[in-house]
Amino acid sequence: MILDINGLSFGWRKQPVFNQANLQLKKSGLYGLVAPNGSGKSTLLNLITNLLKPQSGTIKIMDAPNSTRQVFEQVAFLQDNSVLYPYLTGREHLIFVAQMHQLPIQAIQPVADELEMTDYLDRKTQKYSLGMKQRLLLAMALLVKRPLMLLDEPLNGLDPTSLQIVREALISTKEAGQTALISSHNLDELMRVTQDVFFIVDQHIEFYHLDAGDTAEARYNDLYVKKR
Ligand SMILES: Nc1ncnc2c1ncn2[C@@H]1O[C@H](COP(=O)(O)OP(=O)(O)OP(=O)(O)O)[C@@H](O)[C@H]1O
Repeated sequence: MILDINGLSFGWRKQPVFNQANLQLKKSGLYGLVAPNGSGKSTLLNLITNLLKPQSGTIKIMDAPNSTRQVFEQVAFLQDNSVLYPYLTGREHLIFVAQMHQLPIQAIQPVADELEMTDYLDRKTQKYSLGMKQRLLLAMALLVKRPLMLLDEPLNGLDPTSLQIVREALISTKEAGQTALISSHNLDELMRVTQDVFFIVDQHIEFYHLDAGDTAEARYNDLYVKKR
């Protein structure tokens, strides 16, 4: 099993976020993670990566508890752009990641080319637009070629051209046998890369395989909008 979450409960001091939630990811590929603002998408990714500890329940990555350090050799995590250093260039970020993971420096250029970042790779990230930062973050996650990628809103702030570039990059990770859990509010775009979507509903996680005629938007309206 790639990812196995069982009986997960977690809450902040005054606010429950998950109550006995389960998520099973058996087959490699691309999966969406969808829920309204504040429902727990980022919290879930932080729980999976052991940055937050559950109040109860277990989380296993590749059949090992996520408290074992070695499991993170299997995982790449794209967090929000607050993790970028404003005074370093994109290339310096990628060199830093490559060195940390003992990858050859030559591994950087193909990823930069794939995400069409070459024009701005040598500029400091403080000069980057949101879309440029998003592409750099994705490049940092793709560079390490981990079997499991946890991507927190990688589609946020992308123009149509960048969306297409990112879409193609995500699809090629799937073809390479990698797995990505992709949180997003961009339901149309998400549906272009996957029909398999986890929704956070009432502190639980529900899985839907969206067949023809069942769009993420229709499912979203069903799950959240009608209830308001
Ligand atoms: N550090 C924190 N302390 C207290 N409560 C928090 C903290 N971080 C998040 N929360 C609360 O936990 C809930 C889930 O937040 P989370 O950021 O996981 O949601 P999200 O689904 O990622 O939201 P968004 O779509 O807006 O990014 C929210 O109600 C939020 O207020």
